Amino acid sequence: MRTALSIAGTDPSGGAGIQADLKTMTMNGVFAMSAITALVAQNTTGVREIVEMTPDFLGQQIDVVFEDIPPDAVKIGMVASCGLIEKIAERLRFYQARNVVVDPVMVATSGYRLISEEAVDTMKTCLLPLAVVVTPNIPEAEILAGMDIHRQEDIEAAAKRISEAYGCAVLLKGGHNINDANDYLYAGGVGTWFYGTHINNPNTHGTGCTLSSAIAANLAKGFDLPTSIRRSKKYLSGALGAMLDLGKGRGPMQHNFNLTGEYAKEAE
Ligand SMILES: Nc1ncnc2c1ncn2[C@@H]1O[C@H](COP(=O)(O)OP(=O)(O)OP(=O)(O)O)[C@@H](O)[C@H]1O
Ligand SMILES: Cc1ncc(COP(=O)(O)O)c(N)n1
Repeated sequence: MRTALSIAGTDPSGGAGIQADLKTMTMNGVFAMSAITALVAQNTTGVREIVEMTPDFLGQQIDVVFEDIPPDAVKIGMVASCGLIEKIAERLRFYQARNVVVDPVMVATSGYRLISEEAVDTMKTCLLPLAVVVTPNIPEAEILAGMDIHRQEDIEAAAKRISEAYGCAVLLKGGHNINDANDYLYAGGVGTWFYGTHINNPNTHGTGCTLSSAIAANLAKGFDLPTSIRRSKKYLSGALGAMLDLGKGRGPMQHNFNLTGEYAKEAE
């Protein structure tokens, strides 16, 4: 069985972070493992408090996984501070980790900041060059590219700029756009739009975590990047389209939705 590791923060209410990653990887047919960067007291209404792991203990979590069950792909989510980012980069370089997907988590949907300002620079210089693909949403891409994004041309320019600066493919997610679910991939000098149908469901807590974990799982299974993205967008539409309605805020998605057609065959 193929394997994937999520390095991210937690969500006790199960919608985002490590919890979403493990559900997504499992449902996408790989063996899911985790290394926790921070314990986050959060639910569908927002983030209450964060307790960060020490870099040394995070390094030990990564070591025990790689020494025993080397992952076929690694997804990196919330990493709040420079020391943790540097530790991840150092360990992943040491193990020559493959299929690294970086979701540059900066601010929760609720508005709570999940990364320090200094750490954004460390993320740019240490983590992005290790990624096969980085998956910013529009506000994150504005910070990584150092430009405002208003129109489709801005999305294309920002993805190209980030890709060229850090030598990784960039999937710029349009979920924050008003009425579509179109994402733009810039990889190896070529730009491609991935079109999606906007699902009218306000319960989008953890969409970014889910998409990046599904991409990592599909890369682990040997699909190429564009195929992994297409399959992951389909998975996300299924999870969002199941219309689960839990919690008092922006609720989580349903991962054990009915898998149909090609996906069901693959997930067996
Ligand atoms: N309402 C929706 N209907 C269909 N697809 C959506 C919807 N909202 C987001 N998506 C898709 O979900 C994926 C994640 O995009 P989004 O921009 O929401 O990420 P994000 O902001 O990082 O997520 P998060 O809320 O976890 O921070 C993208 O593929 C996007 O197109
Ligand atoms: C541990 C962790 N990682 C990522 C997110 C972003 O997800 P969202 O923007 O949907 O709140 C989060 N809230 N918590």
